[in-house]
Amino acid sequence: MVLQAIVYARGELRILDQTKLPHQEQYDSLRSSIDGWHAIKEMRVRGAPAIAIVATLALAVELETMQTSGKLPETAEEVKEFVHQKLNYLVTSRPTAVNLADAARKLKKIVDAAAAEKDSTGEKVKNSYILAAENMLVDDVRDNENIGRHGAEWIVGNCTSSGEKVSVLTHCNTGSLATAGYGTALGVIRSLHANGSLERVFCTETRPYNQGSRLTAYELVHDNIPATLITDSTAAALVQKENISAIIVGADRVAANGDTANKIGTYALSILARHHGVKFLVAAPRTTIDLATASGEDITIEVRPSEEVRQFRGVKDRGKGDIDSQHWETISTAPEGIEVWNPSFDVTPAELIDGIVTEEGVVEKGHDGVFHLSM
Ligand SMILES: CSC[C@@H](O)[C@@H](O)C(=O)COP(=O)(O)O
Repeated sequence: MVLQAIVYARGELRILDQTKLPHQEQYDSLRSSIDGWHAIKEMRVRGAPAIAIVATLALAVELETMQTSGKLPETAEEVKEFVHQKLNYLVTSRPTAVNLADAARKLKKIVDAAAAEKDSTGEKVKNSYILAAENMLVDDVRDNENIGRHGAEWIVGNCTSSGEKVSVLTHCNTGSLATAGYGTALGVIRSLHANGSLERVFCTETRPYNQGSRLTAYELVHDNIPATLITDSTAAALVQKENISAIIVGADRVAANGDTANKIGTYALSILARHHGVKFLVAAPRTTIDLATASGEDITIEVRPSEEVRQFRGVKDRGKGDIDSQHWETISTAPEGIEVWNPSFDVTPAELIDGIVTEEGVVEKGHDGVFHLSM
């Protein structure tokens, strides 16, 4: 069965609550942009593409509900203003990933055009928004499948000799849970596995939020992909001892020069890859490339609460029965008085990246040693 983290039908949106994985598979209904904002802020949904899709679809559900309950304004101008205001609000949920800001910009243009049409009405503007948001959901899965194909071909062509199977290392969660489906870096790994080219994937635990141990490991077990979980601090020893062909990660924002913001720990992995002559790939849809941001220095890095580092959350008495809220426990692992610095992302300089995999292919640096990214 395909893992579906976002379940959408016109007027209805449900998300798999990722804070409860891998122990509980609980879907939450999102009925409004406020619900969407909270789901993102609380990390019930996370991952750059999934954040954009859930936020924009939550607003689509709100608009549809307004229509059915007779609360949708009649004039095109009022609905346009409402959509702008809600999109501006949704974009404040998390600052680093660019996909939501990019989607909001595109959707504003669409509702502006719909509102400017002769005979436009509030309902027509609403419909233009909903259709465009629904298309983004469909496009993301298709783009991820293409990212997977291009990335897998590049790895087989550039990191192996005589068709041997590859082992790769990945970080954080970039799979079906982080996107509309299939995944970016994890999409490449899915594609390697589907082609019979994957020996094994190693995934990092990804402290402090454990996207690797809780979410990536869950997806890999779900799909029966040969996989081994390691702690973050095991990565260097792994690359030193095992035959790792490539390290492949996702991205929250790729600046115009190729500098890439991604989950904290990505930069360390890129240095590790360079030291050992292992290829380092970033996989992301073109919506993650932000040409308006010149370099990594201009990317805002989200700093998350200190509790995520001082505490650990899990279930006790896993047993065989169903897990409910009573099984969850938060354990303190550090003294109360300690100060914490918990940046959620870091920036990998373009210099350390060998290729950026998008739905259109793999971009490598030119002869001048720099990435030439365009839209
Ligand atoms: C396809 S997801 C790409 C990135 O968003 C992913 O690598 C990542 O860093 C996610 O961070 P998160 O804090 O879990 O939202």
